[in-house]
Amino acid sequence: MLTVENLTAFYGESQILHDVSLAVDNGGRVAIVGRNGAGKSTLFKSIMNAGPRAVGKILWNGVDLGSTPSYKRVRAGLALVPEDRRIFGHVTVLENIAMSQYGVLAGETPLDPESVIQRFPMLVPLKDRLGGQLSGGQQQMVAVARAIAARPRLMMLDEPTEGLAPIIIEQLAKDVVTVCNENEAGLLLSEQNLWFAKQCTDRVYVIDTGRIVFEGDWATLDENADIKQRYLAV
Ligand SMILES: Nc1ncnc2c1ncn2[C@@H]1O[C@H](COP(=O)(O)OP(=O)(O)OP(=O)(O)O)[C@@H](O)[C@H]1O
Repeated sequence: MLTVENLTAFYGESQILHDVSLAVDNGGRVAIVGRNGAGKSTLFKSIMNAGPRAVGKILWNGVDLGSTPSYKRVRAGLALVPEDRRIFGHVTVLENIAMSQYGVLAGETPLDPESVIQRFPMLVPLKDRLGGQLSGGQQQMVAVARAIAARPRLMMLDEPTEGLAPIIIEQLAKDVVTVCNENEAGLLLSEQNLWFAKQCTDRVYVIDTGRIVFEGDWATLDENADIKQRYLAV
């Protein structure tokens, strides 16, 4: 279980997150939604100790991660797919997925890249193509496949639908839910696309200017027109 308690985060002197608290149960699927610049990426990077200066508690299965470096957080079962995906352009799709061996949960072996590819129908005909020759949507699929191949206990996806066509977004929603279920991985998803977030998760936090302004299930958010209008309308 991931528990974030009273997290504040800074870039230099600028405070970006203010007293953020949230929880994701083992195998739970939770969304963080909010506008551009609300602090979603800063939150994810803080959870991974990958950039911002964070103050507060981040507990993973009850253990305070303190100053644990990013690579050890990965090996403890946390996987972040960042907004820019970080696909290796000069190696193939299959080789990109095989890189998961470097981030595998301690004591486990990674999933076989060939079998992971079968879970992502769009990638099957592309497995020998170079990463640099993929579309944005295809790269996003590879990034998710690479993350899940490392057998994380919690997969964190930072705005995976950004720039993707509606048909790809639909396919990605199906694939994300399937692979999380099959691998008993939890999901922490940052999104601006409410439709996608709703397909993939059960609970939702709304973040605005670095503060959590709503937490609950989707039905409760849907009943709350004021919150939606104030913090999520574009
Ligand atoms: N490296 C950085 N140095 C200084 N300020 C930063 C840095 N990265 C982000 N910020 C600022 O932190 C704030 C939150 O940005 P963040 O990227 O966390 O938001 P976000 O919700 O992920 O937005 P988006 O949906 O646009 O990606 C913004 O005001 C942004 O300008």
